[in-house]
Amino acid sequence: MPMVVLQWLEGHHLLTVFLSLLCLNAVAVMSFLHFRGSYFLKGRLFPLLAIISAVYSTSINGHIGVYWAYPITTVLFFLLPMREALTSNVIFLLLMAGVAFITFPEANAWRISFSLILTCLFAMVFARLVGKIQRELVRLATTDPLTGCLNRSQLADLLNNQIQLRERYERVSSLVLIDLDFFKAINDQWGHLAGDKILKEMVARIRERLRETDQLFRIGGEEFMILLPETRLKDAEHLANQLLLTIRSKPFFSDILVTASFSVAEVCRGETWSVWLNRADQALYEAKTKGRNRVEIAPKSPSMAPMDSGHLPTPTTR
Ligand SMILES: Nc1nc2c(ncn2[C@@H]2O[C@H](COP(=O)(O)OP(=O)(O)OP(=O)(O)O)[C@@H](O)[C@H]2O)c(=O)[nH]1
Repeated sequence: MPMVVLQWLEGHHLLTVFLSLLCLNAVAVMSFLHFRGSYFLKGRLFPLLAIISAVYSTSINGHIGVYWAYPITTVLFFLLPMREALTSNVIFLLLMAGVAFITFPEANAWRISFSLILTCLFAMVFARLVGKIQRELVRLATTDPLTGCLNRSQLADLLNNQIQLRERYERVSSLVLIDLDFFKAINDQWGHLAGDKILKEMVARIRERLRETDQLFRIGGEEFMILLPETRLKDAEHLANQLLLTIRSKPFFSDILVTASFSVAEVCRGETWSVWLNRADQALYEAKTKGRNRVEIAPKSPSMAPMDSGHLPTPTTR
């Protein structure tokens, strides 16, 4: 904003307009982010105005305009997707080089162009590194390091998504809980490392049977959950029975026979994710108490309307 006043006082009215638009855009971005949580131009107006202002300022103010080119070339990589940032930077650097050769002695124009290219390259490498580290952090925070399954961090959100689909569009999904039987005894007999290997191999066997859209979570030491979107109870039960066979039919390395208990629960209208998961948990407990190595179906809670009851859904406002 001080620049707006300064340029106005110096009689650079067109530049004053560009800088004023930059300020207004900043206010719009902050307001949208504060009140709506997103900005419809997704950071695109700022680079455009900044590029125009810096190029025009260089052409009328000389080296004073050049000073702004360095932060702009850097910030483009943090505001725009990589391809757009690169394209905008190429256009920006070409414009700046053109203006520099018209405005400054040739030696200085070369210096400005090369230093801008170097700044752009460093900013690109830095932005890529930051992006890579960010992706890795997200991966570490959301997956289990031993098995590569999702951990509990996103469990509530992903179950809630399925509940929303159930409530709004009558889309039905199911979940399967899996708990290895007598895993403590396996650890005691064969050692913890063998236990770890069994967990990994079991996950590999489960994954072979899953669809791309299914999500496998490790929700406890030897307890896993599979979220099956668009899957009815009957189909989820069929899958659970197949997984039961997959685990128990072939011994794990060194001839270790392992069995697992399963429970299956289809989401009911009106229930929360924790009630849904709790029903599955109760059924898993049943499977354990009835002798393990079996699949137990979670009964629909009496207050919840089942999907196949023939009733029309009541629209909800959630
Ligand atoms: N190797 C290994 N063992 C684990 C891991 N996480 C938990 N465990 C073990 O899993 C065992 C679970 O024991 P329990 O909860 O008694 O269950 P269980 O022996 O399978 O008995 P049931 O579930 O009743 O059939 C414990 O011994 C834990 O130490 C892990 O990451 N690796």
